Amino acid sequence: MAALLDVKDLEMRFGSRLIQRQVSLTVERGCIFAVMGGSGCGKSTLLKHLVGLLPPAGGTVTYDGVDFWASDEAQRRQLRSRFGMLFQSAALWSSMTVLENVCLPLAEQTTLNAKEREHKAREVLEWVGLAAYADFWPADLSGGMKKRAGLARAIAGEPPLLFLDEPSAGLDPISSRRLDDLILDIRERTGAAVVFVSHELPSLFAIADDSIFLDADSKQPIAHGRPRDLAGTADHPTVRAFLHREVPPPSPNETVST
Ligand SMILES: Nc1ncnc2c1ncn2[C@@H]1O[C@H](COP(=O)(O)OP(=O)(O)OP(=O)(O)O)[C@@H](O)[C@H]1O
Repeated sequence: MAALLDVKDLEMRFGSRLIQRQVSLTVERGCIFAVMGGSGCGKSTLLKHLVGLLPPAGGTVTYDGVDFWASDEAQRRQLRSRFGMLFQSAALWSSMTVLENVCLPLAEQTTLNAKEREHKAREVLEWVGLAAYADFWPADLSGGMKKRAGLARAIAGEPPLLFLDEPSAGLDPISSRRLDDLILDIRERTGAAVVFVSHELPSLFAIADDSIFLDADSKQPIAHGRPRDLAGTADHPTVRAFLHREVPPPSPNETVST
């Protein structure tokens, strides 16, 4: 059976500027996959190539054997309807209540009627601990609650694949831990695979089954594997520095003063 998501030899560029090349990864059903790397190495850009927001300069992104970027617009729309997404800002509609925000993708992605949509949205808000906040406006939620509401919206249609860009950025350690537990719980309940970008070591070690590390200097991946394992086995100094929070080694382009 084809992998849920298979990325081969992706090349990422903005104009003539190379961001990453030779990016290959596979995500199987139920896998929690992390995208790691220093600031500006191309993690968010990779996510945009994967969800169909930005065409890559080369390589393939295949879902269940279907080549996304070689598909026509109708096929792409159909593939996109299987993704749940949470970008950094949570991007809730400010003029809609929390409940209305969660109902919105259900109207777009499912054939449920209005009553069924509301029932499902309330159930999902219960999962993320926001049942009592259904009628709140996004502006009246804390940062962590907004993330959880964004996650509720992303998972409401029970998509087989979730993309989360730095879901715990800006959260205190307890809220961050809660979000990790929630992601594990969602995988357990729905069987979804999760691709997430994160700098947070506790999250990476607690929930990621597999990962790729994008290097800003060589502009290519320099490690693959479970972050917890890589912390012990990676021999590239940049990966070790990231996973052990050491001062990174100077890049080849930097002059070191003595
Ligand atoms: N629309 C764009 N046009 C041109 N360059 C861009 C564009 N978006 C991002 N870049 C550049 O591409 C590189 C990768 O950006 P990206 O946001 O993917 O990095 P990142 O790894 O997610 O960074 P961070 O961890 O800081 O969020 C950066 O140098 C950025 O300046």
